[in-house]
Amino acid sequence: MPGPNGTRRRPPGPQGLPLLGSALDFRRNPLETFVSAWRDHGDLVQFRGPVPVVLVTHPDDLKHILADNFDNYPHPDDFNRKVGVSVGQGLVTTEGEVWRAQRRTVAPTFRREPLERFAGVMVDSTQRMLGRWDRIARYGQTLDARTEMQSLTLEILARCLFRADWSRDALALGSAVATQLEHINSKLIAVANIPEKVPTPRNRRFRAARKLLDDTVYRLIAERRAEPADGDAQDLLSMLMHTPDPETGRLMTDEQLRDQVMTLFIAGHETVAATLSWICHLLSTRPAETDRARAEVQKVLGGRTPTMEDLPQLKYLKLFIQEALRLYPPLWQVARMPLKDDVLSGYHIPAGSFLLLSTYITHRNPEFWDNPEGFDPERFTRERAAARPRYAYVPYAGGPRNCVGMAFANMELTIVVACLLQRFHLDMVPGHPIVMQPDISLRAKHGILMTLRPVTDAGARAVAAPEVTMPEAAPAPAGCPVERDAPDAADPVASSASEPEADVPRCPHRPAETAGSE
Ligand code: HEM
Repeated sequence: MPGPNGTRRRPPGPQGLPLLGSALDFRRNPLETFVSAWRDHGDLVQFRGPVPVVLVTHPDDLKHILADNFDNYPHPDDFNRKVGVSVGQGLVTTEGEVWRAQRRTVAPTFRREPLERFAGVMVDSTQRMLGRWDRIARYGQTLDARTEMQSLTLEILARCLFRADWSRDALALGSAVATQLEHINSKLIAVANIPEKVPTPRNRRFRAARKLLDDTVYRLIAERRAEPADGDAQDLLSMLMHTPDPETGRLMTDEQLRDQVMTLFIAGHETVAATLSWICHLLSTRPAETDRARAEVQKVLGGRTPTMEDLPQLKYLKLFIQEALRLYPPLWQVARMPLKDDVLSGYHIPAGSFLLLSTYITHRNPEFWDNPEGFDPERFTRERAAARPRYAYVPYAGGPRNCVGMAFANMELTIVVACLLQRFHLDMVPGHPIVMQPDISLRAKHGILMTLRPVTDAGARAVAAPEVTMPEAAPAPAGCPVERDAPDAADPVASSASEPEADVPRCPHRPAETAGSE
């Protein structure tokens, strides 16, 4: 398809090395490579190399790809194949009608009402972690927020998926899930693709981990099948098992259930863990905003643990979390590949182009965000959110294929952070380097080392909690096959954070602050 006025202009981009293009830069640090190319060339950048990549960052282009022209933009086959080795044919790795049918079946389970039953599990697991933290605080020891949050989110997800049965095999399964994630990550960035059947040490570890997970998940599926469908103690697995496709009435087979469970583990564990560990970093480095969030938690909860009913009252905490997700979107890039030629930002994009949509850069575009590197939760108040285009903020992507676990994630983030604020002040270990590592998710390369101080009632009440106005709910995007999957519409924490569309001029490519590290 020609561009405007019949042109077939290709996007600008760095020349790179002969044959290799920017491949070595990508291997060194893909995030820094993106940011520097965006500063030099603008919102749409073409990288040369063995796999030519187009970087997409402008909200208009994101809206076009994720929502308006959604059917033309599946995940690249290569992505689905590499991730599918672990998770099979689940929600993340399928396309077209197969994906649509799965989404219809899985999405209802992840709406607010069915999820309410898991609030207690989230509180309970968090309190158990904080009980351990009491001892760490008492002895003045150091903890790594990244590993703590990985264990916590894995436990919460496993308990929600399988009830208490997880504890039988927790240690071995936790490490098997970590091995799967590591394998997916290394496959996605590898230059050469060594098939899993080749017995390299990494492949052997991967296959052993996959077998352990398969055996366990299939055993749990068999146990659930033997229970009555309307049992009281429903977990996500039994909910998925008994939810028919609303169009065909079909239920999932064991293999489909296994793939869905593995997909949820991979998509729903590391993302929340990474966000929580960045939030711990912010709680220790942004005292004014942290004090305000803590004061609100004290005012709303008065020392009780949070319930579902409390969450909409934690308005400032919601803004705090939204701002954390802006600065540190765990899925900092999202891959797509057009089926047909298209035009983005006036440039010709041939079918089969490998597109990477960088939420990290979109969230720092100075055209939409004042002082983009600054931490300012009040950017998400109703008035300020209304002045931005909806697709300037996409931590959960957008359109029909947005994050199906968004409501679960927001609920978990709010509960964990509220409990944490009630009990501890976090202090960064002086001199510990905080460096972003752009793997499959955006992690802290050296972890986030902190010490703890217990909160005393007097200290917590010293700061008043001012009122916050929240954004209005936005309607679901056009063409969305799922009733309530507009970004944040399924958010149990408050009405919604979706911003209405605004007519904002194109970005003049003003430079942002450094991206690769802090
Ligand atoms: C802070 C936490 C989270 C963030 C920022 C996040 C972000 C995202 C993003 C950006 C996508 C779109 C990816 C793409 O199109 O390639 C996505 C998809 C998905 N997420 Fe999340 N996610 C989070 C937590 C969760 C949780 C807790 C679950 C489940 C328990 C989950 C399950 C999924 C699934 C299954 C998909 C695929 C949806 C589809 O293709 O229809 N996510 N997520």
